[in-house]
Amino acid sequence: MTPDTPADTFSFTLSATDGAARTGYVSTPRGRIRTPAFMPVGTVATVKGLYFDQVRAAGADIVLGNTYHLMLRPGAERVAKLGGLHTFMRWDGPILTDSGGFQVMSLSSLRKMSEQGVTFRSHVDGAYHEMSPERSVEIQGLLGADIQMQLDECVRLPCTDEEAERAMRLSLRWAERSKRAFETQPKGRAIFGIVQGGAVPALRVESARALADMDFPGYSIGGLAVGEPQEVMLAMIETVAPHLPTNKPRYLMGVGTPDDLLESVARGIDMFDCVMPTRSGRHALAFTRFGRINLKNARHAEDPRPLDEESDCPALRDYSRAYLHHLVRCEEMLGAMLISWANIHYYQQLMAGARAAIAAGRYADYVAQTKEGWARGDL
Ligand SMILES: CCNc1nc2cc3[nH]c(NC)nc3cc2c(=O)[nH]1
Repeated sequence: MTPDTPADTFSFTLSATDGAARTGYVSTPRGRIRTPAFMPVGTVATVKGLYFDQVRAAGADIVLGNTYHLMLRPGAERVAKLGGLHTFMRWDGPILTDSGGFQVMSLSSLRKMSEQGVTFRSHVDGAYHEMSPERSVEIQGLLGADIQMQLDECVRLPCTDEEAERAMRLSLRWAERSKRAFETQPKGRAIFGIVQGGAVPALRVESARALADMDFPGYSIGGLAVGEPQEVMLAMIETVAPHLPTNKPRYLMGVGTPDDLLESVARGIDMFDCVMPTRSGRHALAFTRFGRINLKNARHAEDPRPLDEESDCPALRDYSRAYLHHLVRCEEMLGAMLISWANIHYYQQLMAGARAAIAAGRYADYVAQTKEGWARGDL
């Protein structure tokens, strides 16, 4: 807890801007989140392959939990009975939970979507579940999330304009219901509205303005990183950002590669989450200052150099590429653990560098130098 944050408030402070890029911090009862921020994904109450002290040491201020997974296993009521998600997984910083809608649509079977909500069968045991805006907020409250998400409907791209409009308007009605249901929660917690509208600028603007009128404490941009080219994603951010309040955080869901992060920060995004660093770690792909390194590749078999000898992360600095290659070839757990750790650290230091560069008014140079490092390669 930082001394000057009152115990029960949620707020956002902008410290500096550089063009459309912003740096600042979100204050929560469980501490500050420095922005731009990357949130490691802790799907089923674990950032896969890492201890939470490694997550914290890497520089993460907040982690994400997935409502869909946790409601199925171990169950929201059970987590509440065990003291809530912070106690359960021993992470005392802020936690953001999603509302489950996106994963219901991508993971469960036999789904039925209606105005009321979505009914679906668990991919774990086939049991039927009902997810409404009210139930989603109730679950996130039981988990004890500091930042919660409205229930929304995310359409895959490409989709018809009619489909994008239908889902966007449903999501607006669910935004109202989610926000109303959230009012019973303890002070200091926040709920974010989610901007939808597919790749249709007019729908995106209508969604952003309608949510801004509802006065949410923060805003997510949804419906992106769902198969569209990067330029479409960036164009939608440019379309939406001017219609969101500058004094509230903006969270781009499910993004992304290091390049996606830098380009999105340049367009006014403050928060990100993505499975990329940990999922890639399990597939032997390391993100470094020199670009991507695939440690499955035999050319690393006798390379005694670490991934990055100048890093302060042991996974990047202390282990040879030859050793990492060996672990990957033998399909040893430690290979996935070390590369995931390296990637989480790399994403955090990428954001730390962005925060410093924006504060110094040299963000464009930071992006150019970072990309040169990726291109120069040391692979
Ligand atoms: C909070 C749940 N709602 C919700 N989650 C999302 C998660 C995403 N993850 C990705 N790419 C990996 N795009 C997303 C869009 C949404 C979205 O539009 N909505």
